[in-house]
Amino acid sequence: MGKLLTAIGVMSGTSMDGIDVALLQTNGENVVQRGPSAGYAYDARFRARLKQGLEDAKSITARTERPGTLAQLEHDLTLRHAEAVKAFLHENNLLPRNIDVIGFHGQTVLHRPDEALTVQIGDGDLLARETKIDVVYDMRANDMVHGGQGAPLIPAYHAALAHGLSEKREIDAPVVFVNIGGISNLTFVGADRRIVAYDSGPGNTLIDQWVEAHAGVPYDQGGMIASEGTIVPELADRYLSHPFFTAEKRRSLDRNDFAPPSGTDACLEDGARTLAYVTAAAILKSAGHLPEAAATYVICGGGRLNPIIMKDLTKLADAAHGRVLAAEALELNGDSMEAEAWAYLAVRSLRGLPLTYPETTGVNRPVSGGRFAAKAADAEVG
Ligand SMILES: Nc1ncnc2c1ncn2[C@@H]1O[C@H](COP(=O)(O)OP(=O)(O)OP(=O)(O)O)[C@@H](O)[C@H]1O
Ligand SMILES: CC(=O)N[C@H]1[C@@H]2OC[C@@H](O2)[C@@H](O)[C@@H]1O[C@H](C)C(=O)O
Repeated sequence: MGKLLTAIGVMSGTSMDGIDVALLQTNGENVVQRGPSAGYAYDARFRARLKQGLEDAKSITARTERPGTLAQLEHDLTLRHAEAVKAFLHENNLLPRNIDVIGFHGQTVLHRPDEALTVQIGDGDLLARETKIDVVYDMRANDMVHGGQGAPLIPAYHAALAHGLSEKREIDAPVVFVNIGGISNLTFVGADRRIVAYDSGPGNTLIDQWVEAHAGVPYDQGGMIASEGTIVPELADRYLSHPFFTAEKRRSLDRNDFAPPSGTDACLEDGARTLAYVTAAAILKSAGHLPEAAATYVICGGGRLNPIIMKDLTKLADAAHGRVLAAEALELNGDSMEAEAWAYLAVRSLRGLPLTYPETTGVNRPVSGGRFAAKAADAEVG
């Protein structure tokens, strides 16, 4: 058994709502001891800067380019991550020397798997200097070099969690972990521990964009707006008939792959209700490409906090005899799972273990990845 390391994962996802931080002790294999976690929300001004960053990134043709506001944004985003790590250490009475490594996702500003181009801004060296902790970052790039989609990367961690749950006999296999973030993705873990994973559709992004444009709020808290509306079938069909769902090959998604409805498509409430249904139906539609139907769906990510999405998911899964559980029902943490995964992947990277597999990203063989940034030599004082 590999040595247990203490790792912190930091994640800024496609919803661009803030930085999730989580602590994990792991050998990068089957031992996973979850520690504390926290979320540090971005203010509205910084979210606006991130959105501008996505616009500026559209002209990128090589992953090192930082046009427009991106160079400054990368610097400031990294400093915000450093502040989040420092606050997290302080809140949990930890010192930098207690942490072996940080797994740093950065912010995806462009993802074009068809062109083998994925860009996560985030300066690993700066984060290592600021926090006085070694950093592993840029974990998607090597997968793409070897023919993979560069996403999703969380499946290796889902598999480790599923192993822990099956040891405790807590769930019926096959289990499918579903992450409903800005985009949704799923990981199938079979009874024989086979894993198959891919992005499954738009998650919360369309809902967020819709309610922001028409109600001036960043998201539909508790599905309150959707609960006042009814599904507009033509609008739902328009999304669900997208070639993404029927394509022979599974493809990873960029935040901009699905556009929000226009103001004339529905009223505020019906739009929110329809998009919540689309989120749930997209997951089940994509799950149709899995090797077997799921016995258990474990739902993670912010979308599980929208009861309308959960109600639709439960109904659709029930029709195929699948049980839907929020991560918390299994004593997992649906908010911090991605940050935990980046901690886990950082340890795997240090140990040279694969991060991705042919059946998770389409990579041509299992590959490791990530770049290493060492803390300064004089940082041991911590
Ligand atoms: N209480 C809530 N009620 C309804 N929706 C919520 C609630 N809390 C969060 N969400 C939704 O979840 C989103 C954030 O989810 P999450 O943090 O999992 O996304 P992410 O990690 O940024 O995305 P990704 O997994 O695609 O990288 C918010 O933008 C919002 O739409
Ligand atoms: C390119 C990129 O950042 N993709 C994200 C996004 O958000 C969800 C989905 O699309 C997933 O593919 C991925 O994140 C998760 C954490 C992953 O890589 O597993």
